[in-house]
Amino acid sequence: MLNVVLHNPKIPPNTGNVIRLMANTGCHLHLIEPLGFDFAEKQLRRAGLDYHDLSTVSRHESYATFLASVKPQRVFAITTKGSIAYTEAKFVAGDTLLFGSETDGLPAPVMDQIALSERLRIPMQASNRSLNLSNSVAIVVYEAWRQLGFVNGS
Ligand SMILES: C[S@@+](CC[C@H](N)C(=O)[O-])C[C@H]1O[C@@H](n2cnc3c(N)ncnc32)[C@H](O)[C@@H]1O
Repeated sequence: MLNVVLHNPKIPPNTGNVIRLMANTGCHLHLIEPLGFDFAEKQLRRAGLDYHDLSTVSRHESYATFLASVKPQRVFAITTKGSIAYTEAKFVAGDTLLFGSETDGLPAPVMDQIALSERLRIPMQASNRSLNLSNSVAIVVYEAWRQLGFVNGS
């Protein structure tokens, strides 16, 4: 199984898209608070989700509490500031993919904990600043899951 972490996501439809992606790819989603929304049933319904979809979602007070409770074996930061293309990484089951917020990306104290060799970038045209968060998650999750052979329960 792959772990996906969204750090302080702010826009409900992005997180809704990612929750649906997790259900389809068998990944576990970790949301690092504060979130820019709450998990009210009405908001979930608007995003086309129901409580069943939330079986793959955990919430954590902070990145530190996520690390303490999950004890991830390896964390890749997916960041516009990475120098290595995500296609160069050799993903294994149990890897964690960490994404920043729509407005701020990943904060320096979190980035400082990730080795340069584990900061991955999705190539873009030179004049562009960033991709949409949920598109970024889909791109990297599908590459990682492809490398794992699209196994059920990866
Ligand atoms: C809208 S972007 C945030 C933009 C923010 N100003 C930054 O530069 O990080 C939201 C998240 O999507 C991911 N992302 C977007 N474009 C990316 C890219 N080209 N390479 C890697 N990650 C990307 C990152 O995790 C980023 O924190």
